[in-house]
Amino acid sequence: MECSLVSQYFLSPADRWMVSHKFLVSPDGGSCSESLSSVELWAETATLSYKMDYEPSFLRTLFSLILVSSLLDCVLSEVDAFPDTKTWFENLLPSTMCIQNASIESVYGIMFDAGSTGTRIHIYSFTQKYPDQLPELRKEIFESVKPGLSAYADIPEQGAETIRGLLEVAKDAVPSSHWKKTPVVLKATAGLRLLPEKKAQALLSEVKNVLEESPFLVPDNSVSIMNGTYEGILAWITVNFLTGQLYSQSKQTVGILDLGGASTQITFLPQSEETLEQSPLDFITSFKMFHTTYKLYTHSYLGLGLKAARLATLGAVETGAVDKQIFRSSCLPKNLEAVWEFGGVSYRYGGIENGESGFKSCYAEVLRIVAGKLHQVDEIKGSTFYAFSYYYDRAADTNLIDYGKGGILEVRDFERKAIEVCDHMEGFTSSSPFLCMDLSYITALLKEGFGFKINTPLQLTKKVNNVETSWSLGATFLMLQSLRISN
Ligand SMILES: O=c1[nH]cnc2c1ncn2[C@@H]1O[C@H](COP(=O)(O)OP(=O)(O)O)[C@@H](O)[C@H]1O
Ligand SMILES: [Ca+2]
Repeated sequence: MECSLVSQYFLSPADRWMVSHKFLVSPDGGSCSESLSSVELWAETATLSYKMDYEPSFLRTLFSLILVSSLLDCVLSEVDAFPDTKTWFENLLPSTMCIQNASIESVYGIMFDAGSTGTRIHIYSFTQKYPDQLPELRKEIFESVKPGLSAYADIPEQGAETIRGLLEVAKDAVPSSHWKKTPVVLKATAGLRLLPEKKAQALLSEVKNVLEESPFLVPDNSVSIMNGTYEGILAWITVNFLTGQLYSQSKQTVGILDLGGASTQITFLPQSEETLEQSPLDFITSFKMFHTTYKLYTHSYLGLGLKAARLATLGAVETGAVDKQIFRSSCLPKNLEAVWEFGGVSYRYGGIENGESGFKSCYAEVLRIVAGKLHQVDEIKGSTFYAFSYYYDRAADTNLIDYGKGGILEVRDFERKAIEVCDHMEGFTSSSPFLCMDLSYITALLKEGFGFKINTPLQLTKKVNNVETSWSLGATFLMLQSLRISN
């Protein structure tokens, strides 16, 4: 009776390993007297290779092969020691053999934040132990480009090219074996909200084409302009997830303040019945996430972002950019004349030569932008808010906080710094000429707009555990939940 040599190959779950299994079989099912049998395990990077002899019992061997390759995969996916590589045997065997597959395989999500001042890509990787629970975030890869999509209003194809460039980052970050099941979504905020409908739609349609050419999963409605209410809620989810509040039952959540280029958001979980009763209906939103219902106070004020506020202060919102016109403000250095670009439009602007300048007159100018425009809530006066985006950037620019670490400030710290900068404007010429206007606007927005007290603490935060505090993480959670993407 002749025994013949049989080789079998197994691909490990994340395609990092190939296991070759060689054994002898007899045609009548009897046992072979010779003992030719071996198991080889290869890391795709060929850094590891070994053989072991075993009793030629097919089932036992198969089981141990799967177990070993699964464990190695899972261990290596934790340390990320091996880059993704493609092999000739890819897809030869199903990649679901890992017995640990149900518990710790990675899930990826790609979210584009098309903001008014720039476009950012966030690539998140998660592990999710049980389908209906919060996934565990492993890491984020972040990249951004400037200007934002709205600057390409008249050349949408070029705008979409910026997305193509950022998608290359995603291709490097997500293993190719996961491309087809990794969703990619783009949400635009206030920059596109402010564009004429036709121009915004042309941009979105070009972007959609680019996403569809990518190897990633493109869900329905993958490219859209996000409603301002969502922007606040999703940023609130991000911050409370990153600070651990969503895991705890205590409902000790934190409120958030986001100051973008074109719009600004405030979001918090009301503790008082009065807030729920006295707020306009569209300021209160209920939503359910991972078995808990939250009733949040949130509102996005379009046109009250930092850069939109500059335009309003300069009086350039209605007029638009008129070629020869110079927009002037007492918030700018007296002798300044320069050009500023926002949303693809160039504005000439400058100080008031031989006229007023300094904090007092500047504050009066910016106050007009917020006066009577915002809903105020008593409850927020005594609570701490997380503040990011331009609150953070301007605080860091003026050394109120450390750029890397952030810190806690009070509302009056912004006011003090505004006075210091505005009353010595000539001394600050090297940094942004808008520094006095921006700090004065932030002070007016917090004090007179939202109605915070001067000693209300603000936690200035850019990253928590190395993850950006932005709405995009919250949006990715909901995307994965709605697509039911888990392993
Ligand atoms: O992911 C992020 N991490 C940190 N800061 C961000 C991120 N995304 C946006 N920002 C900040 O948001 C501000 C710009 O606002 P944006 O361009 O998003 O305008 P918009 O929200 O009005 O559309 C800047 O201060 C920028 O640093
Ligand atoms: Ca934003």
